[in-house]
Amino acid sequence: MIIKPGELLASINSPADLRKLKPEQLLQVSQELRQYIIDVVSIHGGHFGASLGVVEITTALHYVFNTPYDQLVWDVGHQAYGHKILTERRDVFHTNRKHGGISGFPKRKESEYDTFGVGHSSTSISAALGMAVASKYKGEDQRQHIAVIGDGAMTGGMAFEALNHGGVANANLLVVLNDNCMSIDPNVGALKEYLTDITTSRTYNKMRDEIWKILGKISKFGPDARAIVSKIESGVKAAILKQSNLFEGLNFRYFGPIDGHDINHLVSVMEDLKHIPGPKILHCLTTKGKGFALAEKDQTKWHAPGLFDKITGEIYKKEYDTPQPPKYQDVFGHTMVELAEQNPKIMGVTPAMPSGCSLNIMMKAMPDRAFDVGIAEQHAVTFSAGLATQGLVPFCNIYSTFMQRGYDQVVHDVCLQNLNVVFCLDRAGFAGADGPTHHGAYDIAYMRCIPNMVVAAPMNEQELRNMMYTASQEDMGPFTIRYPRGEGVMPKWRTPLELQQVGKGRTVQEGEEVAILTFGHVGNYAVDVCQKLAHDGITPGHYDMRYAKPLDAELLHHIFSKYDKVVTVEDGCLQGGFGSAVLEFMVDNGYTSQVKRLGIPDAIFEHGSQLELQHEAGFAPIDIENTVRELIGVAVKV
Ligand SMILES: Cc1ncc(C[n+]2csc(CCOP(=O)(O)OP(=O)(O)O)c2C)c(N)n1
Ligand SMILES: CC(=O)[C@@H](O)[C@H](O)COP(=O)(O)O
Ligand SMILES: [Mg+2]
Repeated sequence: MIIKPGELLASINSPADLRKLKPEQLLQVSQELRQYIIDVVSIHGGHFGASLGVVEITTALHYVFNTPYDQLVWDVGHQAYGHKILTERRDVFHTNRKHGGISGFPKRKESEYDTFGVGHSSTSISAALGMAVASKYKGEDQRQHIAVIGDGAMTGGMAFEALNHGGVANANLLVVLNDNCMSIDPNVGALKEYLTDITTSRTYNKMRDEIWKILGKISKFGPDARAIVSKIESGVKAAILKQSNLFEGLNFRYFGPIDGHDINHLVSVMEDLKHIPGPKILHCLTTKGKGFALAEKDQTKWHAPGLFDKITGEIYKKEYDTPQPPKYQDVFGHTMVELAEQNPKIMGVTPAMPSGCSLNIMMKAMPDRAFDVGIAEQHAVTFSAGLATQGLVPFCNIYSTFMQRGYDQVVHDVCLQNLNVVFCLDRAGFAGADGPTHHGAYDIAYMRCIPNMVVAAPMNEQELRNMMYTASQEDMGPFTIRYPRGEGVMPKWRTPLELQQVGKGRTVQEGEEVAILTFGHVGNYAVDVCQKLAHDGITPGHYDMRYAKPLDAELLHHIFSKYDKVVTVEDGCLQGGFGSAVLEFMVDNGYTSQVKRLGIPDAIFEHGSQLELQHEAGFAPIDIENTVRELIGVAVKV
């Protein structure tokens, strides 16, 4: 279906077109931009509330600043849909996040307006500062550099590292703080409270009122009195703010808070800011989901709602006649509560993904034992380490891709001290539509190489529960459990909790000629493949290895003694991953089987459905089947 933009929006292909309009036309542009986002996202999916919330900020920025010469950096980038539409991508916006389509995040190779590739949070100020310092070095004094960062992203440590540097770098940097009091879930922490506090700005407002009272009294001394007192006020403001405003204290000039939906005011303030050199911050108050009532009301649900009816607001859900398997994240969430009810030492930690990883179930049931610590992966890991030093057993749930942020903390704070922290890495493997910034490709490799770390992956819900139970036992040390985005395979998943032997795999079926060794959920692909191959009289063995570290040496000796053809399958990078571990075992033990490793090769995979990407990488079911056929010299299927 072709979605038509409004009349004015249809005439804007690039910001240059936008800048030809009169200021009084910008309200209409914003309205049409908002409507276009609603129209397209309702049919094609994607992030929703965040982009609606910055429609006016986006329009004003491209109107006032000379993009792409002036450099605009978005934080995370899930709110940049309006930016994409205004910057030459309106007519391909319906391909957003689809295989072969445009990316859901700003991406340098997609557009010159996308100055910096994003997806992970809290990078914008650092990147924009780097650009600003480069401009200064090159003598481009008039060039503007703008970072747009949300209040959630501002909770990330990197943002503060950048402010710390930006305050003394003497570079031309504007930070637009888009404060909607929301992360994906409600924003948390003292910074959030601080932002609310300066929004009400009691100290400054009180002082200003006092001054104007004095002004009233001394105005009889002549017409210049007002100007003089106004000057005094600026001085007092600077002094007060320096002491009471965090950003002023870091040498950023602070402006605001202003209404981030008042397009005309935004334009006039930004025009002024263009002429103020040095580091400055514009604090804008916005509403996530602005202009779509349901999204304003339930902002977490409408962060990325899936497809929906834009008139009724009904979010489409697939209907099934039979009970369906749960999402792995929900098995995690419910099992946490179950384990914590039995074991008072268990705690839950998430850096800003309570609804994404389902720790919100435990946060609701046991609020004093489960924590959302903000977008702060490094802190989440070391905070968990601290809990573990006191004999508690923290389960620190971090999406595989975001765990990359906390890697040094895993090595230095957890593994070197052999602390009992359980890392549950959700969204391991291909993330799907979010694309390369979000694929959980590297965790098997980066966790496997750290001494003391156990690396496990469940093939189904029961295994996830048992691994969590096993990992929670006394003195287990660092323990990683990785599982993918989406559903498992067991509609009846509330199985009794059983201890596993760490490092022990499971024989799914013995076979002949070829052995398929799987790690995690992709084992289910192998089950289907084996069933299909059986129709053609081909009977590979299948082993659900469960642990990439420690490996099941006994089982591997059996496999390499029996089969001279081995296929390994993992939803993770081939360099240093599970297949590499199996190869190491083979070589170290003098076996010489032919090994074919399937997984994510050494390349960047873009966005698409998980299955599309797995096929592109060569480990979808059909690829596993054909690998077995090739190995035994039987015709492959196309
Ligand atoms: C390092 C990292 N951790 C977690 C996320 C997941 N994430 C994406 S958007 C988001 C909330 C961002 O909040 P904010 O910056 O305030 O933007 P808003 O959605 O409110 O506009 C989170 C937690 C991420 N992208 N990067
Ligand atoms: C923008 C961002 O980082 C998150 O919104 C992410 O897209 C969430 O992914 P899930 O939908 O898998 O929770
Ligand atoms: Mg926010």
